[in-house]
Amino acid sequence: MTLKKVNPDLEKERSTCTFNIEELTNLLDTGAHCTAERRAVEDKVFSVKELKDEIPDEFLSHKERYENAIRKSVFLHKVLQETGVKRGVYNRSDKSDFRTTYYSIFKDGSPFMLQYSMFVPTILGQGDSEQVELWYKRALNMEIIGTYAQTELGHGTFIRGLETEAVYDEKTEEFILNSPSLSSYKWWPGGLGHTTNYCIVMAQLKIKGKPYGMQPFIVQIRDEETHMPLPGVKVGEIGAKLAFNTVNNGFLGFEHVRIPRRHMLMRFSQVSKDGKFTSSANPKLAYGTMVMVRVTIVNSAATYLSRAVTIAIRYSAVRHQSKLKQNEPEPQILDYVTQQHKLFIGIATSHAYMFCSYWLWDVYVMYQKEQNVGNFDRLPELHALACCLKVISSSDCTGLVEKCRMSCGGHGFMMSSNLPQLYGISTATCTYEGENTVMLLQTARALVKAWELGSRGRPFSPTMSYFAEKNVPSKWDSSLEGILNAFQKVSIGKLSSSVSSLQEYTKSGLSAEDAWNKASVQLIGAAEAWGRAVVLSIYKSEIERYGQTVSPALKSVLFDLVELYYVHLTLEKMGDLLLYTQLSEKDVVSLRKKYEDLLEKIRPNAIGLVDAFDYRDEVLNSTLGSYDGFAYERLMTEAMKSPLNAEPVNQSFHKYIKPLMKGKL
Ligand SMILES: CCCCCCCCCCCCCCCCCCCCC/C=C/C(=O)SCCNC(=O)CCNC(=O)[C@H](O)C(C)(C)COP(=O)(O)OP(=O)(O)OC[C@H]1O[C@@H](n2cnc3c(N)ncnc32)[C@H](O)[C@@H]1OP(=O)(O)O
Ligand SMILES: Cc1cc2nc3c(=O)[nH]c(=O)nc-3n(C[C@H](O)[C@H](O)[C@H](O)COP(=O)(O)OP(=O)(O)OC[C@H]3O[C@@H](n4cnc5c(N)ncnc54)[C@H](O)[C@@H]3O)c2cc1C
Repeated sequence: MTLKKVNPDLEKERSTCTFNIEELTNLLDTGAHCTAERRAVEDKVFSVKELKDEIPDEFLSHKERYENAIRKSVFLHKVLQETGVKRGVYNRSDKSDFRTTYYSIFKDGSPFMLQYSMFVPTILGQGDSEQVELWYKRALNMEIIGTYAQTELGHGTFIRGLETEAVYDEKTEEFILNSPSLSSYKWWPGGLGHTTNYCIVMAQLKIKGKPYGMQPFIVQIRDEETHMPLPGVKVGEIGAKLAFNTVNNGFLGFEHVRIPRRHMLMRFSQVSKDGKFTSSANPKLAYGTMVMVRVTIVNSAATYLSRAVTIAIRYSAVRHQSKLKQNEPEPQILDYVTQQHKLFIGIATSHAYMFCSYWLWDVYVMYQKEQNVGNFDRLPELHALACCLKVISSSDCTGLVEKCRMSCGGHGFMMSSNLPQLYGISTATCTYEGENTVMLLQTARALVKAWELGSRGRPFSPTMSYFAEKNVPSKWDSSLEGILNAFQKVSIGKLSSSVSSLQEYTKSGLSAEDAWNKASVQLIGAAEAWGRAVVLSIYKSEIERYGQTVSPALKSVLFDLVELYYVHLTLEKMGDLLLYTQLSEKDVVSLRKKYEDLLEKIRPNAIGLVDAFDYRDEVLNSTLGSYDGFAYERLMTEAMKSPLNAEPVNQSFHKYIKPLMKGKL
């Protein structure tokens, strides 16, 4: 069978695009030079034959998958080192990075992930200059491979409840690490099982019997030559999971393991030789790596979604099913408006969180600069933003990734579509780095505090400044500005009513803690509403800013998506808006019409918009989403890779089925 170069359906779709795809790619990459650099890295990475899988991962055993992931991680590290890639995690001079390229080599994650994403960043963020000099170089050269070991069997969320101890022994100038119970065993760290030989251990510091809270320690757990666990170290893998099965998440226990005093990372808090503890300027600085990772999750969530929506929209353009009009051929499923409703919001949401992630990264960098000169004023706002945006980006994007999978019907259920794996790694972001409900409650804590201080005349931080506005009813306004104001009213309304409930509960005799718990469903609603107002505001202002520099054709499409995002959210959150604003049934009717018009307007650009994400086939790793659109041919080719198809009759027929058929079992 000779194939055309591109499925005619996709050819037709590409001919209707109204904007310059390359221009949008450059914008999403944060600059043409970033696109060029990313493509150069991809050219190099995807030309390495050792990084290709001969047998799909799904057909390997757990052990083989791990060994394959290690083999590829090593080759990939070498290639990235040769191409000079250090950014992405350590030296981000701009916002684009190579995570997506990196991830695409592993459908289910790399056992080195935590080395790059948390081990090295913790050394850089929590070590003093001498410690950074020593450990960073060793880690960069992969002389040591590490992870971030914080969560324990008994506690993940409640860090103050962690049990692993680091007791200072002044005589030997060492810390003694100990796991006093089963529940104190570290549980979850990526790569910990059989990959890493060092790790950052978050442990309760004790000096002369007195506790000094959680501190980070760098601990060797395996011999650098033999890789055998060191004496007193109990380490292994935690087993199969919903996703990340090649990440080698592990458990770890200590039986009185001694480490030198200087293995406590001492940028913020110090322990002197004679056991004197010097506290950091702010005890929450020890949680700094988590803040950084939460900030980066917003971008990860957006990229998981952009990959899923690229697959689903390309497939929807080549898939024909049912009839729209009886006398016409079966239409592309993308012509069904319900399909557009499922998918176009995925493009807009991905843009919204991508542009927000760039903005949030700038806020984070600015805060780091202030922190370096001892100014911690913005820490509560940064903490609230990192928590809340991590939550809504991860939950929205995961929900939409799953929607993409379902929108592909049965074929979306195939592992070879890569949609199930994308769902798996995406849904993990709702749990790791702070479980989402808990993170919303942290956000609410900051909001309630700001609200109470504000009512006593203290100024609000920039993302809360609208709290100061009087909540006077005004006529509904369906412009972008009007919708943004409406969502800010929802945010104010939910927060003020949560605060009133807290006050009523305490007045009725409940303790502050019980009142908080009783009102917590309202509180997470208020936190989410604030996050929504932030995202709406930042997405719009960033597109207004970029709109000044891009071509009119691109500007118009970018605003179609912003409008779609705004109107979609308005219709989704209609209940809240009816409660807190002047939205009427008539407004809803006209918004529905506007939404339907926007779907129609975006339709000719759907393929152009997903092409602009610029995911090579190797990155998408999907039978359904390839650039050429030959989904059925790829599904069949991949099916033929199943080991069961290597022989016409499986031996189990002779062993079991035939005896059953013959009544001889
Ligand atoms: C050379 C070649 C190089 C090659 C390079 C290759 C490049 C490319 C490769 C890249 C590939 C990598 C891909 C990476 C992808 C990313 C994958 C990431 C993987 C991550 C895996 C997951 C890891 C983890 O999950 S680690 C564990 C995370 N754990 C948590 O998040 C725990 C959650 N719990 C908490 O955070 C806390 O306990 C909390 C906040 C719930 C409560 O804490 P508390 O101590 O009890 O505090 P509380 O009393 O409630 O509040 C006190 C006070 O403090 C404030 N607070 C709390 N936290 C913070 C904070 N972090 N910062 C600031 N302030 C904080 C809180 O608000 C209170 O304030 P007040 O109200 O004022 O008192
Ligand atoms: C794929 C993956 C990778 C991970 N990698 C790492 C790693 O590399 N290093 C590491 O240290 N950890 C890692 N973790 C652990 C992760 O950080 C924790 O699982 C996460 O922080 C949630 O904590 P938990 O498991 O204790 O959940 P729990 O806190 O037990 O949550 C269970 C339920 O209790 C609720 N709950 C808990 N506390 C409260 C509260 N105060 N108020 C209201 N509800 C509450 C939660 O909302 C949730 O519904 C990883 C986890 C996953 C899934």
